[in-house]
Amino acid sequence: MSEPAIRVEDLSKVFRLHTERRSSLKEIVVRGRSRRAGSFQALEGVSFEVPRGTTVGLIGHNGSGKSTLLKILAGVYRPTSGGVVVDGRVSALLELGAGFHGELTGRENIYLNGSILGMSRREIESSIQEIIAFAGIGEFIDSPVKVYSSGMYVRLGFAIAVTLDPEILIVDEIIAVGDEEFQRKCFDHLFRLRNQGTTIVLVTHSMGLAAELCDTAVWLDHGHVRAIGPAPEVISEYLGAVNENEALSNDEPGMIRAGLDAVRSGSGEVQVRAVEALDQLGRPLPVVLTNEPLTLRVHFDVKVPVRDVTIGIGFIHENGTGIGGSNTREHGVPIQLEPGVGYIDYTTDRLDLMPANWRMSTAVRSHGHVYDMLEKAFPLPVRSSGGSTEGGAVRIHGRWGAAVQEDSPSTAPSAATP
Ligand SMILES: Nc1ncnc2c1ncn2[C@@H]1O[C@H](COP(=O)(O)OP(=O)(O)OP(=O)(O)O)[C@@H](O)[C@H]1O
Repeated sequence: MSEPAIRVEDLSKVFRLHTERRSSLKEIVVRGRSRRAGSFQALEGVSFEVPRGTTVGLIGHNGSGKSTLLKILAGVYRPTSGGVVVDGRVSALLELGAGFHGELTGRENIYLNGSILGMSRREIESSIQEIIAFAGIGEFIDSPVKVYSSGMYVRLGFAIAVTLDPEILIVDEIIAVGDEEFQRKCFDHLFRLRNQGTTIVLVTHSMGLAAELCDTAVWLDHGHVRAIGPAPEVISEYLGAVNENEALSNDEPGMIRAGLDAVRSGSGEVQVRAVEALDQLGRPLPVVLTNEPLTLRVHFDVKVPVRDVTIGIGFIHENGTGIGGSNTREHGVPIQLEPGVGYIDYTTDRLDLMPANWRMSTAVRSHGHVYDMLEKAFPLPVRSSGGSTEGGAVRIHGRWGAAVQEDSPSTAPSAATP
């Protein structure tokens, strides 16, 4: 078996936090006389290997040490203790603008980066048109990079990092800054490099991307490796812990109240008080999971008797698009209400909303008259228990048949697995 491309052994990183003197009275009042000097352990006892030609995803909560680890792999930071062996030509795309010289033009920065990677001028010249085309920033390529927008920085940085033929590519979440089309181009390129045998280490908060792209995942938790292994398994373990934490931080599990910014309209004889999320046994659901059974219990107050009432719920995706909804009239459920409090359940055996921070609207009406309307008022975070590779806002129902190969010549080489 070949030597691993990267070996990390018992790695630790401690940052020194320096005392900052406050000079103005305002600063002293706001922040205190000085910040205490101290240290912060960003990584502790981290060990793992990256076999050559594999793709590894670093996942974990904000501040868990992912970027610090990447910077150590890229040689930007030195470890406090432990060791890192990176065997191969490394190209890294770290934080915005890292590795660029602000006064130099994009074109000059390509030469600078190439020479840092140990390439000859001729080698760089043979790639430069490809880099410029990939970056797609037009005439800005001859402007100093200090005038670039963040998207332009990322475009040029990614183009340089992937085109200069790295053996090991290190990429921080940063490509998320680019626009949708550029992101797709980046991901396509990452796939191509992966299939060509480039070793890739990437940090991502997108579990879908990690599941799709990575062979293995390393889950960092407060600077320690919490789990390491095949990406789908580590991702679902990580998501399980994230969901559990979210559940624990909810002091009224399952109960969804209208946000403080909610705008209520209607004549008010009936008003929705809250929506409760329940599982199939009627127990409060602290975390709503896609693809799982869900009952939404709409609690309401009734002030006077009302007849022929229609109650409805609408679902709005976090991008603002109203995706769909349901109401009692369409389902032929007659509702007559007397003064007091009550509830009505809306149940689905399998929630088809994909993971996102959804919002719900509720409406209570009768023959066009609005008693109560709360638009986009109720937050409904939908989470996943695994990194799904299916995108979009809702699940589309359908079945796939088995793959059928027609006219396959017997002499054809067998298909390579990606
Ligand atoms: N130069 C530095 N000096 C002091 N502390 C630092 C420095 N760089 C990072 N840290 C701290 O180390 C911890 C890990 O940071 P790091 O950026 O590696 O986390 P991360 O997992 O990449 O987070 P995110 O997902 O938010 O990008 C954080 O608490 C951060 O504040």
